[in-house]
Amino acid sequence: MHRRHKKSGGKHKNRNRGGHDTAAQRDDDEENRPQGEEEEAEEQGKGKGDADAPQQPQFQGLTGPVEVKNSEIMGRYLVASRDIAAGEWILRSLEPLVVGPCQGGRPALCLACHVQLGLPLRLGAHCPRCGLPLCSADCPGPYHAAECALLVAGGATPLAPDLLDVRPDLYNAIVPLRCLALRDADPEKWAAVNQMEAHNDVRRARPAIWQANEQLVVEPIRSAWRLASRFSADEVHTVCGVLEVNAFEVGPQGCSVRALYPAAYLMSHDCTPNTSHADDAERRLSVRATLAIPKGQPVTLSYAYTLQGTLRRRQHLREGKFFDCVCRRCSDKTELGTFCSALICPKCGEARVLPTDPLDEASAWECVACAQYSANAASVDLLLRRLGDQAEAIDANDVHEFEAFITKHEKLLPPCHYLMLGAKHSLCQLYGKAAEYLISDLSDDMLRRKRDLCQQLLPLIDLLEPGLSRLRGTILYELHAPIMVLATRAFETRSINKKDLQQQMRRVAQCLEQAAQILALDPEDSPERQMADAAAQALVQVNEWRRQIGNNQKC
Ligand SMILES: C[S@@+](CC[C@H](N)C(=O)[O-])C[C@H]1O[C@@H](n2cnc3c(N)ncnc32)[C@H](O)[C@@H]1O
Repeated sequence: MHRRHKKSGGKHKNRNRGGHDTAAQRDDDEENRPQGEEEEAEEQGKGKGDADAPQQPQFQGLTGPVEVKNSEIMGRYLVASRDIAAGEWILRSLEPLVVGPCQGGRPALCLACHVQLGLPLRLGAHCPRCGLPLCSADCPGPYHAAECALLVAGGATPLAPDLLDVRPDLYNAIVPLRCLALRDADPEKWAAVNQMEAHNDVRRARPAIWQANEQLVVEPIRSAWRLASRFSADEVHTVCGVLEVNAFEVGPQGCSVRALYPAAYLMSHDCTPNTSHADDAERRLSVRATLAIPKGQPVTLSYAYTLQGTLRRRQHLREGKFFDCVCRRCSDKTELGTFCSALICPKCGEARVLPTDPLDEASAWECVACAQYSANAASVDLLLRRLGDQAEAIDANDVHEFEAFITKHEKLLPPCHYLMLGAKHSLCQLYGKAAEYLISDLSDDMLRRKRDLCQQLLPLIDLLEPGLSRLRGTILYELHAPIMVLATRAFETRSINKKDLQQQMRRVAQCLEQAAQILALDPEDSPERQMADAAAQALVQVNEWRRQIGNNQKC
């Protein structure tokens, strides 16, 4: 699974947050420059006649080939300050401002080192000072000290040792508390957090969000943990907003950790992003270009899953990031020619049932092939929710269930549908890795299935996450193995000749070379980097075989 970015940034005034379009995104640079510079100067404390005032760096961590622009619609965003090459680092090893468990995160984590804890928590260890769960009472992990000091100072400690077991919802309050602790403990970091957008006005008008935060964060911090005299309800709500809009999901898969970073939060969203980001073992974040970015163009990332359809992505962005995306992909009913939201028409059988206006969630869906079929928006939404829930419920390691999902819905969803792509993406990794599906155990049919899944995904990924994207790198890596094993098996049984074998091995080498190139850009301790190392080693071996079978031409 590629990671979802959660986040947003900075305190801007009078900003129209109704949406943006890519033209506006570019044009407003010129129109708004004077205003942007004024705002920026104000935020730095510059331009107020105090020449001796210490000049804060405007944005911490902003050292790469980027600069900040302002737009009426998007607020601040990053653009390339010079031409940036694909693969080039844009932001490097940014230290997190704050790190901690995800909202509603599962499983439970040690609050000092973030290792996963078994459940129930009452079997585990607890901090001897405040009572919150740790993996061992003296865990030396760096993350817990700040909230521990606050809780002890508040006087509500030690908490009942099974508190988070009884009320796991209190995990929601940990990162907000860590943010609030910065106010006194680290004013520089606190200033950086305070630069970030919280969208309080929009969030206050949405009772589901505001009340949930009131109950899960404001009340525990101010009442249960007796910190009402230290932090106002507004302050707590603001850090909740900052986290909702700006936090990145980080850590190894399944670890449920989120973090705020300086500078990186300024990247605007695009459903076809031109960067990729990754964090290392210390949760430092780096951002690199996946495509060449010409000087002056926005440097973007996707706040949503790219393997989701427009309807779902836009809902996620509206509900969680508080804007209406009108990017190139969202505005195009075919989603850049991928047709990844299209449904199969029950009248003509073509996969051409599309929203009449993809930017209007209430617009009807119609078959653009036969014009004989239409469905109302609500029924399509319901159908996609139902099928999406079924896909979500599949055990992540269950090959059979993913295959069954694809077979069950193939009359409704075309092979390119995003729900099919999600299932295929899981399958192309599981064949060759899951128990009972190790690569050497796979039948030729299964190997062909893995190969075909990868080959179906790649052209679509080239449109949705083009360039040196991690998704592309991992699929290329997955693709090399079935081609290689099928070719060697076929050569051994003399079903193919030497020339065919050479051709297949050339393809294998190409996949490995590209996969290694892309994945080597990830941090040293990441699974992707391990995959890159494996690809590089395999490439040496494959090139040696190619030399032995008489083709030493480099791919
Ligand atoms: C992580 S922040 C990005 C930095 C933010 N613009 C700022 O000035 O602090 C995310 C917020 O930026 C705005 N934004 C980002 N990308 C956008 C886009 N493509 N269209 C409209 N607004 C966008 C939205 O207000 C969103 O909630």
